[in-house]
Amino acid sequence: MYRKVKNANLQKLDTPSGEASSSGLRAAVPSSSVAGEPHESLYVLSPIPTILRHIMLTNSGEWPSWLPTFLALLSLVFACSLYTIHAIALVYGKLHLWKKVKFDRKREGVSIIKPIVGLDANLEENLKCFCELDYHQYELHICFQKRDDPAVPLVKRVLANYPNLDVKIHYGGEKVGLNPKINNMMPAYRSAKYPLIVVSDSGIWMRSDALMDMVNCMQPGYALVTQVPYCKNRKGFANNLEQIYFGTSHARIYLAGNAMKFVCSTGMSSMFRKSALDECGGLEAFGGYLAEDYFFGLELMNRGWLCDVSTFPALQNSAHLTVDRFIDRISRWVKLRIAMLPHIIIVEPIQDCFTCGVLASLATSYLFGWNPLVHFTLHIIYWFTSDWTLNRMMQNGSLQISFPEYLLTWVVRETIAPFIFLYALCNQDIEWRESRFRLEWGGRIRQNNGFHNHHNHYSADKIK
Ligand SMILES: CCCCCCCC/C=C\CCCCCCCC(=O)N[C@@H](CO)[C@H](O)/C=C/CCCCCCCCCCCCC
Ligand SMILES: O=c1ccn([C@@H]2O[C@H](COP(=O)(O)OP(=O)(O)O[C@H]3OC[C@@H](O)[C@H](O)[C@H]3O)[C@@H](O)[C@H]2O)c(=O)[nH]1
Repeated sequence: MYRKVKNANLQKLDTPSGEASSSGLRAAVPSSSVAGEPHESLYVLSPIPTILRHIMLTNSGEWPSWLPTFLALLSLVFACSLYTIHAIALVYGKLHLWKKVKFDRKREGVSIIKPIVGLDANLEENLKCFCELDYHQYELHICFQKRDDPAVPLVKRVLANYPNLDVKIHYGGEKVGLNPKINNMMPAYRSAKYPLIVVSDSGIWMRSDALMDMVNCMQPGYALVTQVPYCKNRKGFANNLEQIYFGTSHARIYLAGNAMKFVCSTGMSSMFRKSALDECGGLEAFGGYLAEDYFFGLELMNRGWLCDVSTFPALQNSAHLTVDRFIDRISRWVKLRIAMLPHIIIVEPIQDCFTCGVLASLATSYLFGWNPLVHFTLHIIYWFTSDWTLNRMMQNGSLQISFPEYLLTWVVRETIAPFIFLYALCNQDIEWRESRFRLEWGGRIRQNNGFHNHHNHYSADKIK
């Protein structure tokens, strides 16, 4: 008694007319056009594999002849988009990075928030440069999660050398959510006295004119200025690997994404207009997300605020980097991105040099009969040349390692990239410093275990 719907990917559901079903996916097919059927027929959508089979397979159950052509075209369009992204990043980088800083002593004051967890051999050097910034009006807020953090004595010793600096140390944070960095920064955010806020991670080193540079980018209508993540020169293979990752693959997407107004804000060195962030509910509104930096950008853009990239990159300078730590951090970021933007799971593994090269050369071989080895070789030459150029642009000059050493490290980085992605997929747990998390789809934190909260007893030391 039910109407058969040809090619509709619907399955029959034996439910009388008008009766509610608990199934979420259903479609009501009007039966009025079929003589002699008094019921309104209800159908449930089949699972996705059935739909795919219906769409893809011919009546005789074979793959349709157009499918390989379609996939080859798709791969080619994807590869060409990535070739274009290289070019956009290079042009945007050339126009935007490393501008000479113009000093304007009338600009507003800046409150710098520096969350610190644990001692790092480069912390002294990193902290000192924030005490010597060439800016006419700023305050520094140092935030420790624990009063007995091993870095406390060092920080106090360094700050004692700057008696005229406006600085405050906060301990214990304030629990507003599950993101420990947000919790740690909350007391500083609440007591910040200037209209511009800078969040600066403990591993960041800054040139003395870099703060003025960020302020210059904060024009009317803008609420967020980020520094493109890069690395200060440090010796050793792991450091070279990290510098090449941030100077090539990461910089490419970051610069092209910002040029095309995509949200890809990274918060390790970022400046906010406090009034705009307060409009979004303040820092605490983002305490439920682990990738708070991305959601800052998203929320501000949704409210019509503009975001810019400052002309100096963020110079990461934490000590003791190892290849394992590099892989753990990058795979943690992969997990953040997949949770926030699940569709990225399809493009991320094929947007690296070798995977994209294989796809592109198979595609042109199939479509135009080109020699895949020749295309693959040209692909590598184009990719490497633009990576090398972009990396030098990020560095603003010669790289610290020789060309052969660079080439070798670049090959290693590109080869391990898809494996880091797979490694990230293998374990959903996210470990970050002293905490472990799981994320829900959309990016909200679901607390897993081992999260020790030290944020109940806030106190502050005023040094001055
Ligand atoms: C046909 C076009 C293909 C476009 C391919 C783009 C694929 C993007 C794949 C990988 C993303 C690379 C990583 C970007 C940097 C993100 C670093 C990061 O994870 N940082 C986190 C920690 O600080 C942070 O929480 C997350 C920030 C935002 C992540 C959003 C990434 C999406 C970027 C999409 C930009 C597309 C640019 C297209 C330009 C035309
Ligand atoms: O539990 C924590 C973890 C980290 N932090 C602080 O957060 C900053 C960044 O920490 P790490 O260097 O370990 O981590 P990442 O460089 O990977 O962070 C990056 O990814 C996650 C984002 O939320 C950050 O904004 C971004 O900088 C540091 O200053 C650290 O002291 C805390 O205050 N509490």
